[in-house]
Amino acid sequence: MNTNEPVIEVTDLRRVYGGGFEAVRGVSFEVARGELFALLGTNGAGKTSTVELIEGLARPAGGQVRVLGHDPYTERAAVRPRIGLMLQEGGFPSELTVSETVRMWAGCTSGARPESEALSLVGLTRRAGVRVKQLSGGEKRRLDLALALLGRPEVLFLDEPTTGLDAEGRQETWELVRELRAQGTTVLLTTHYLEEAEGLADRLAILHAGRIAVSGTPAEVTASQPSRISFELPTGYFPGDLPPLDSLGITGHEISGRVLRLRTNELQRAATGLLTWAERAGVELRGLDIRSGSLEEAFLRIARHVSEQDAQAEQAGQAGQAEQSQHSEKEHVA
Ligand SMILES: Nc1ncnc2c1ncn2[C@@H]1O[C@H](COP(=O)(O)OP(=O)(O)OP(=O)(O)O)[C@@H](O)[C@H]1O
Repeated sequence: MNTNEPVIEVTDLRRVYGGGFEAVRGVSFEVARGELFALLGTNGAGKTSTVELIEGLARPAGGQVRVLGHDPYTERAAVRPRIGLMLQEGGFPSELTVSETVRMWAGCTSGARPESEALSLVGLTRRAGVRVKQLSGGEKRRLDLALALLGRPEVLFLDEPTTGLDAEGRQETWELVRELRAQGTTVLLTTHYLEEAEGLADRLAILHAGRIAVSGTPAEVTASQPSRISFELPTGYFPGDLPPLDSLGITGHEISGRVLRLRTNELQRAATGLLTWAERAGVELRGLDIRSGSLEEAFLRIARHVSEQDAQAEQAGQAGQAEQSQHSEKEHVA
C-alpha cells in the first residue's frame, strides 16, 4: 500500500437510529498511515456513533467508510484482524483473572503478543492473578487497552481510553500511545480531555450535533480562536480613558463591574499597547490575565454557538408555528 494513501477514509457519513433520529449528519475526514486523529465533541455529539461505523460495528445510513482500503462492515474479515478496538465498555467476564482474560482473548487473535508483553505494556504485570471484578476502573481501562493491542494492530481505535485513570495512569497511557504511533500505528482517538487531544493528535475534529464544526492540526484550530486579555480598571478610570481599542487590534470587549475583558487576534500588539499606556499613566492593571486562544476556547465557542443556533431555530420554529396557527385561525374565522 502507498504510505500516503489514507488508512481511514470517511465520506459524507450518516447514521440514523430507530425513530428517525440522525446522530451523524454528513461527516467526512481522512486519516493517513501513522497519523493520530482525535474526534472531540460535547456529550451526544455523535463521536461513538461515528466511530462504531468506522469500526464496522454498524451499517451507515449513508456515505462511505474505507479502512485499509476495505468496507469495514461488508468486508469485516479483511479488516478485523488488522485493527484493535478499545471500546468504552470492555464487557469481559468479571470472574476471570486478568491473565485468563488475556489468554482467552489471545486464543481468538492471530499472531497475538505473549501475555507477559501485553500486560507489561499497560503496567498490569503485578495484577495478572487478580479477578477482573476486583480491578479499579482505571485498571479495567488498562486491561481493555492491553486486549486492543494484543494483535499488534495497524489501526487502533481508542474510545475515551483514559476515562477513570488517575493523572499518572493517564500520562503512562499517553506515553504508550505516543510509542505506538512512533512505531507506525494509525490511531483514531475519541476523548473528552482537550489536553489529551492537544498533546497527542496530529489532527483533530470537533463534532457537534452530528457534524464536524472545525478540524485541523491542534495549532490550526487554536490559532483560529481569539486571544483574551482581562484586568481590573484602575480606580477613577473608565474604558474611554484607554487608547482607542481598535487602534490596539482589539476586536471586542465587555465589562462586568470593574473588570474589562478584551478579545484580539493580535495579542502582542494589544498587550504592548495596554501595558505601555498603563506605564505612562503610572497605574497598575490589577488581575491582569493575558492568554492565547486555546483548544478549550474553540470547544466552548462551538458548543455555545451551536446551542445559540439551536435556541434560535427553536424560537423561529415556535414563532412559525404561532404564525401558522394564527393564520389558520384567521382562515377559520374567514
Ligand atoms: N442506540 C441508540 N438509539 C437512539 N439514539 C441513540 C443511540 N445511541 C446514541 N444515540 C443518540 O445519538 C446521539 C449521539 O450519541 P453518541 O453516543 O454517538 O455521542 P457521543 O459524542 O459519543 O457522546 P458521549 O461523549 O456522551 O459519549 C445522542 O443524541 C444519543 O442520545
